[in-house]
Amino acid sequence: MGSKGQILAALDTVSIDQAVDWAHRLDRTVAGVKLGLEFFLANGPLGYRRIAAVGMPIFLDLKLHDIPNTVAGALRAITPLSPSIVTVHAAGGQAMMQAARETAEAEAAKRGVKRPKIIGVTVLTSLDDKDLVAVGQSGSTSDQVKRLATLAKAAGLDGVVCSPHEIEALRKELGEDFLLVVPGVRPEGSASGDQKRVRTPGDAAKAGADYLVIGRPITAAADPRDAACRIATEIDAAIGHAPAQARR
Ligand SMILES: O=C(O)c1cc(=O)[nH]c(=O)n1[C@@H]1O[C@H](COP(=O)(O)O)[C@@H](O)[C@H]1O
Repeated sequence: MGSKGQILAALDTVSIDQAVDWAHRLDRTVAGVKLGLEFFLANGPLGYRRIAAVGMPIFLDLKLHDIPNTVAGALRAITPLSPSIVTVHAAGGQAMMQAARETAEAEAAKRGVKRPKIIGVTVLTSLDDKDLVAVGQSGSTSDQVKRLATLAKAAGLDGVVCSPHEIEALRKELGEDFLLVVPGVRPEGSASGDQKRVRTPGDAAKAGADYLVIGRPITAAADPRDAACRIATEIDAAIGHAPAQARR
């Protein structure tokens, strides 16, 4: 996967047929697809392989959050699937994140597959400052995102998931090579739903996101491919790139 501001389409469904259909429609329009808890819990590695057969990079978003030994075991289980990106919760702590990174490295070498990039989920984009207070955390979402992202970098992770609101600050603080994967992206006029910290695709790309994770604005559209193309055009206009299709 490559240049900044590209789309990872979240295929949030329990249906393998639906996910395969979306993946075929979106092939060559997006940088990759994301399979998350809904799809993976329903369909497991078998379902994963059906989507992988379409040939696009896969972001396996399981948001692992457990003791280091258990997370290491989970990484041993999923690294052979060869996902491009895997998520762990940064709030699981430095030892857990280190265990994830080291296990992925060791397992990938043992299996002769490419190591997945391990990224830390900071503060979910469905949460705002008030929600953090309610779960006993003082300080703002932006402070907490910065704290967790700094910890993720110290643990050797490849990057983090953050909202579009924190991109500029994290870029400045953590550098150009630290991956910023950004959900909470809504084209002008589309419903936010449960997302609270949102910006448009153009604004998120311009701010310096590496990847934009976009689900419902694409998958709930009458024509998902057309919706993804429109978003790609908006991103390209914002960052001054050639259209995504022309880059492939
Ligand atoms: O890790 C993620 O991908 C993630 C983190 C986060 O803080 N917020 C968030 O929305 N996501 C995922 O990004 C996708 C966003 O989907 P839509 O809200 O439909 O665009 C979902 O699959 C979420 O699971």
